[in-house]
Amino acid sequence: MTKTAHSAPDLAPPPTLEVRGGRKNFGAVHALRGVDLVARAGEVTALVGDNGAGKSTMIKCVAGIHAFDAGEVLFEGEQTHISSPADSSALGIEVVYQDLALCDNLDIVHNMFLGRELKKGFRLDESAMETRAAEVLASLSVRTVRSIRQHVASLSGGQRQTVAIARAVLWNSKLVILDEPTAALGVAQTEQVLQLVRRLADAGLAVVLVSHNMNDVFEVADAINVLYLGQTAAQVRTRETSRSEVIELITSGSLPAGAAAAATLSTTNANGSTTA
Ligand SMILES: Nc1ncnc2c1ncn2[C@@H]1O[C@H](COP(=O)(O)OP(=O)(O)OP(=O)(O)O)[C@@H](O)[C@H]1O
Repeated sequence: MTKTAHSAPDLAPPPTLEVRGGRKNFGAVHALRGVDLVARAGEVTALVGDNGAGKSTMIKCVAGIHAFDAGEVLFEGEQTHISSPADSSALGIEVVYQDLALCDNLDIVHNMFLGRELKKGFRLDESAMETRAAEVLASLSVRTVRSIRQHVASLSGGQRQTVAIARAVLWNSKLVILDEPTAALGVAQTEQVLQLVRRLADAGLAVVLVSHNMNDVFEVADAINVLYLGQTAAQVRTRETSRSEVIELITSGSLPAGAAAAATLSTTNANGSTTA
């Protein structure tokens, strides 16, 4: 990972993460053809787009699983290059994937520290891990789990999602990316997870929420980034747009001339030209 100072001074703090013109090819497949993403501390940024629009590829590039072929990545205003998951973690980026990667046969504490266990000499430091896990769950106002020594196999879908999110924030992360966190959940559990997503942002983290669900997006996101065929169709403030406009952007990559969102923050059409 290399970092160089970014010159432009600004009164507002720089975004936690900024991707400019990210490109990624898989052989002849142009998965990303110029994507932008801005994720700010204290905000939830929804990343939306139709199947195949490039959302997973984008988050895998940010997570260091793939590397962008071209484009710029700035982290807290400094240009950086993420070429491995270790680079991404070192910056404070954590991704919660849909499969959650939890081990059913382990309890909540061991899942939260999976692969990064605290040790005292050659032994696991159970009490330090338990204390820290309890602190993180309490800081996120998680009251839905009965005991942190409960095996993950016995948890509901919402509780499992909660454990995976708590694990992501355990490591002083600055940016948490959530891939469809409510996809498999019922109404009540979806609500609990969305409240947790909001609390992450309210605690000062930058949160990127990948979602197909417009109810979730409009309930919890401050900003919406729409991908269309591997390009950024628009980056809009949620309060300045509507569901119908976002759905239009998702399905066609642009808005009809004169539509209100044309005046919103930095809208880029699918052909790559940008209007302020
Ligand atoms: N490893 C890969 N090899 C080849 N093509 C890939 C690879 N990963 C993704 N693609 C292609 O890149 C494009 C974007 O895919 P991606 O999975 O990023 O979209 P998505 O927006 O996450 O879709 P979905 O909502 O269905 O998950 C698609 O055309 C996909 O087939």
